[in-house]
Amino acid sequence: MSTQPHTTTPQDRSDDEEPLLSVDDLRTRIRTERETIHAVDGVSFTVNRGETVCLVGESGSGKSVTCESLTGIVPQPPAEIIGGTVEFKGRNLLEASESTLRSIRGTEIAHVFQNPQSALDPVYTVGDQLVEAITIHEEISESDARERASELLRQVGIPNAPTRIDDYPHEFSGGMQQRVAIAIALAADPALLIADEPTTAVDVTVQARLIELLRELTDGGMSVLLITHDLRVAAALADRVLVMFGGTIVERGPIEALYSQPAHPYTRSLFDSYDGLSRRGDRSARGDIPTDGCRFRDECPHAIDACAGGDQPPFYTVDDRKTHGASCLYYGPEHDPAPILHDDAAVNTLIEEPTDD
Ligand SMILES: Nc1ncnc2c1ncn2[C@@H]1O[C@H](COP(=O)(O)OP(=O)(O)OP(=O)(O)O)[C@@H](O)[C@H]1O
Ligand code: NI
Repeated sequence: MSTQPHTTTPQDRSDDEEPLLSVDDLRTRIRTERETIHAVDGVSFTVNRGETVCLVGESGSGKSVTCESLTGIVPQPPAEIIGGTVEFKGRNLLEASESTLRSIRGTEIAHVFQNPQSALDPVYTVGDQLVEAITIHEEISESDARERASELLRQVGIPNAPTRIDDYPHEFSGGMQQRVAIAIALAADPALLIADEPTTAVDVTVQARLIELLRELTDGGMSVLLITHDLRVAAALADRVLVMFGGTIVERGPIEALYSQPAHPYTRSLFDSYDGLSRRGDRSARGDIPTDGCRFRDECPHAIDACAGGDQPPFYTVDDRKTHGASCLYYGPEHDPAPILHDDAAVNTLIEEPTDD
């Protein structure tokens, strides 16, 4: 591949590795009585083995619908996946049957949600639920499965795991319920964990512990696709970051590059408005987002006529770093990004000092 400046970067991965997940031009629309929402409008990205990729962006940008489209859990209707490919271990999930998808969801791709209750059945003990999740993919005796269930609970940091295994979900606190939900997700030893705001519904101390847990898990070699509002959570966990706006990815790159030099004007505004809390941007307070060209142009202080119309701008390399790309004409051959980059944004402080490792 060319490493010339100003060339597009059609693939955001190194050339020597086959990605675990490869999403190309994914499009999901949502029909409501009033309108058709272009929730995911041409999204492409990859997740490599052992890698943690974070999807960031304001509320309503399409993060959840993107992730829920991958394994078909997005409710259809009102949603409809109208195009693209989702290649996982060499097969296109968008063409897979519902029963195939169901078995992939139980074993190879696990989901964790903001609200752990959605993953827990109130009428069964957590041990029963873990044993069920374990035996889905493994021929294993009941007693061995219970042994492994207790080991999983210990692994996610539940104290007194061997006794707590017989408790019901409501006997755990919210943070502990999320740990149990993560344990269930891990039970089948999935290749990919998709976690949608897993640390949002809990208080700050619990959040820090869950981040620690997720970090341990990602260090263990599992691939993770993590949705978060919180730029600090992304900084703590991500190898690579995808920034979403208006159903499109507007910038992507390794965490260090993207955080030290956010390139797309939307990314810069996202970082500028970050207030240290995982606050939700209020999209509904603003106008409609365009559905062609650069979706951010109406709010962009640097927008030019060429930003309107057609497909979203191609990904151009930022600073000749092949893996850091911005979908913004200013990074193309005919423009100079200097005015954007000179807009000051206090962003470096978001990278956390490494604590223990
Ligand atoms: N079931 C639904 N019915 C109608 N519109 C929906 C539905 N689900 C999602 N949408 C719309 O699709 C768009 C993308 O939503 P999505 O949930 O993916 O955003 P998000 O980036 O995950 O936001 P948040 O950070 O608030 O979770 C939004 O405009 C949202 O209102
Ligand atoms: Ni969401």
